[in-house]
Amino acid sequence: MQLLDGKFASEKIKLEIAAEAAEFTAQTGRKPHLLAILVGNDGGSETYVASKMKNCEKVGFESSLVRYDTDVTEEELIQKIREINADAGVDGMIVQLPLPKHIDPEKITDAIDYRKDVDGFHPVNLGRMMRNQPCFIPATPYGILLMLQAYGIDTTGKHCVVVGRSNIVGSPMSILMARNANPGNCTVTLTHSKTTNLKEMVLQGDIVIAAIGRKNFVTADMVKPGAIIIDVGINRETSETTKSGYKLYGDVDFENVAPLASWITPVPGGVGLMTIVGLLKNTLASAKKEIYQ
Ligand SMILES: Nc1nc2c(c(=O)[nH]1)N[C@@H](CN(C=O)c1ccc(C(=O)N[C@@H](CCC(=O)O)C(=O)O)cc1)CN2
Repeated sequence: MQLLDGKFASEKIKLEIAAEAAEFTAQTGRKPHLLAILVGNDGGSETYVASKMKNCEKVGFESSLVRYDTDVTEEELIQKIREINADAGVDGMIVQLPLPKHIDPEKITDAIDYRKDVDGFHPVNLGRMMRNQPCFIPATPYGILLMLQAYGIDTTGKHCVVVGRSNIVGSPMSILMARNANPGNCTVTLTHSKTTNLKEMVLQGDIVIAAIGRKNFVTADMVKPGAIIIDVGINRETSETTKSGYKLYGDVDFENVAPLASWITPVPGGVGLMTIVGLLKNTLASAKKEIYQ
């Protein structure tokens, strides 16, 4: 078994991003700028947004954070998004998910100018991705492609089983792994919690991408020997034995699956770190107007 190390791959790509950002700044006199909107104080969201801001600084981007209390209305948020859409000094905008129940995440995503939608969640970006046109690819699927690329893994002709059909990971991932590219060129099966013969399906996977949001959901009896295992899970549980006060678990039972796998991502230290890289790459592409003029 070999580890797909998110720390190693992300640090390597961030050096490349930093070099490109420095060149952009030298030419334009400004830094690529990412703005994040955070509603409430969910522990996970606080951590991820803080990490996004810190990584922006590391690679020479400007970053801004706009915070709201949990009782902010949908209208107030949309009004703010419209202001940011019109701000030429902001290249990329994200609204950290999840949002409180009274706010419809699709209305919020739809309000973001697709040319600043560096999370790649806007229907225009998702539609363009379907057509294999230039677009912002959702940050986590993009990070997974970059991870496979960083390790030189050829996915052509393999059977990829995606577990989970969310709009931000499972569904776009299934499209990306099927398209005519490498990584890609796979036969893809998209499974989910209502798939009746899930174990048999996952057993067929040369590549398994677990994104169902359930701790240790993929067990050793579901995995074909030699499979490549990508674990997108970030299940947080409180813990009295860790300094942070929580422990992270993936969607894969790492201890028992790892000995069977050819390659596997750990949690933490795997896909999460690559998600941030996907976001940084989209923000840089936006600043450089590589996708939209
Ligand atoms: N607007 C968005 N919201 C959410 C997204 C997203 O892509 N856009 N994805 C997830 C959370 N997420 C990014 O926002 C994210 C998750 C995990 C990590 C990460 O670095 N994980 C570390 C561990 C960090 C820890 O100690 O908790 C790791 O896996 O090593 C970064 C980003 C939902 N919301």
